[in-house]
Amino acid sequence: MTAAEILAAHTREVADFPQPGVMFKDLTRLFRDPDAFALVLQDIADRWSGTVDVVAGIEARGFIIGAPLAQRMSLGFVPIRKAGKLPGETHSQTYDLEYGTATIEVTADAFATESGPRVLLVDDVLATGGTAAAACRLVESAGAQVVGIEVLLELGFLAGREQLPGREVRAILVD
Ligand SMILES: O=P(O)(O)OC[C@H]1O[C@H](OP(=O)(O)OP(=O)(O)O)[C@H](O)[C@@H]1O
Ligand SMILES: Nc1ncnc2[nH]cnc12
Repeated sequence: MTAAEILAAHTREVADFPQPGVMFKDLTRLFRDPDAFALVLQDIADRWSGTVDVVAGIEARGFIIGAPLAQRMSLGFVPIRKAGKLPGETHSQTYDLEYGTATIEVTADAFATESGPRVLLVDDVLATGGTAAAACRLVESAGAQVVGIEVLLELGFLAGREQLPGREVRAILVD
């Protein structure tokens, strides 16, 4: 089975969650299947290997994918957190997503160990693209360079890619 087939087989759709009108894509069945999850992580690692210096994941579901991916690629992991969770000096960005508004932050010196490191941004779902676009602005405000955005699932009908012009966006599965 391909990574896309595995992902499709492990996706559960939940209507009207977290609010009426949203068809929520629940990927927890993938995370609880170790062989399926490992195959998907390896697919991502193979795609970006040698082209990035660090993996950044967006709270919360981007952490589930980003941290084990970074380990698999022998790279460091930087958490992009929801507002108020990181101590010390931070950069922040506020944005709209499919079902609300949020602010994300990153530690000001998160990318300070190298000059302009190449960052792979990781999340589970690309919906309207608000989250990913804000994360790109955030990482670049902290002095790093976003070379790619990897998501497991892209909701094509929400046209999130249009918020990411010129960006290398890869989705394992487009719905
Ligand atoms: O493309 P967008 O419309 O911006 O939506 C995508 C974002 O929405 C979800 O996160 P959510 O904010 O629900 O947080 P969670 O990971 O903490 O559940 C998902 O994990 C993405 O980060
Ligand atoms: N429909 C959806 N399913 C899962 N995560 C999402 N994040 C934003 N929209 C989503």
